[in-house]
Amino acid sequence: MTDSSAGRAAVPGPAPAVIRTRGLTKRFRGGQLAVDGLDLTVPRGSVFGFLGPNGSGKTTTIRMLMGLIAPTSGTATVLEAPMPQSVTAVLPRVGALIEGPALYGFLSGRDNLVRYDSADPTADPRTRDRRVAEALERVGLAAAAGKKARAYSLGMKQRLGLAAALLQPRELLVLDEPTNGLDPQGMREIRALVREVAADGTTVFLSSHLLDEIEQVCTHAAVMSRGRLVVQGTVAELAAGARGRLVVRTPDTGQAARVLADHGVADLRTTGDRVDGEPPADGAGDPDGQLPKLCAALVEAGVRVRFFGTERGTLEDAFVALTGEGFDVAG
Ligand SMILES: Nc1ncnc2c1ncn2[C@@H]1O[C@H](COP(=O)(O)OP(=O)(O)OP(=O)(O)O)[C@@H](O)[C@H]1O
Repeated sequence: MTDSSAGRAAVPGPAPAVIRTRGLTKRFRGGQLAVDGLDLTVPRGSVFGFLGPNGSGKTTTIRMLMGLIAPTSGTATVLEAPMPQSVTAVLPRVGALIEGPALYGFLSGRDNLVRYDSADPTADPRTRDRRVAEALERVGLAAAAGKKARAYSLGMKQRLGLAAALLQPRELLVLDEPTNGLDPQGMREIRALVREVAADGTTVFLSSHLLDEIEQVCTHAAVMSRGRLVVQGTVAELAAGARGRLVVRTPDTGQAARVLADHGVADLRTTGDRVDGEPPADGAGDPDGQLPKLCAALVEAGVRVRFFGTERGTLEDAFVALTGEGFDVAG
């Protein structure tokens, strides 16, 4: 038998980062420290959620990444080129939708895209009509292309903005709060589009203050709080970091809570026939390790156990645990 791996690199290198910042900091005149020492790494091919409450520094970071404002200190590279120094080389490779699209209400959706395309010196005018038609098709606006943009709903305007960002094939798409202000249907449409764009191989970096949005569309996320990065990683890792809670359903809630407290369960809460709390980790640090013992202790004490189990932590639990802040989940 021959070794089929002979001659190949044994260890693949890490996937190159599409966005990387080191110590990125922005202090506005007047003293406001909007972004404070940010170290962000966005892997190629990810759908990266940039999450944080209003005012946590997301837009300021995006504006620095796109070369719209200069950092006070620290560095940012986008597509492996330093920003803002490489802005003219980098921006044609990036589609961006920041703070809502700039549209002319008196022009049709199609003519708005023609204007965007004409403003791009790298776009060949001979193939313009085809590019515009394809972009309209892609965001589901082909049928409404002749309507004036002022007659568009907010969701349609946002989709037109995305069409403008996608006139050219892009390596990176940057979206600042792309579903802000949209109704649930509009939000679903934008999320579906983000998934399609990502499936085509474009890295997507999107900011949001909606946790469920991040859980639904993102592979990776970073959490910001008051200008600082709290945590970053895959969405699965972040959610796993939130410890599951032990849940017991029983008519004997008082007795159950006493037994659980005696066995080290912390933060006990009782609601109706439900008692929940944080189980103690076993000697090996496994939070599930003590569960059989706890269940046995309840039964032994005569508690009528109707349900015993743990609830998986969500990204929201992780966020609250990390920052001590609540979250505007409904938007
Ligand atoms: N041009 C500016 N001059 C002074 N302070 C600013 C400026 N722009 C933003 N800030 C402040 O910097 C902080 C971060 O704002 P930023 O807009 O980056 O947050 P955000 O997370 O994007 O929030 P939002 O979702 O509300 O846009 C806020 O306290 C804001 O008031």
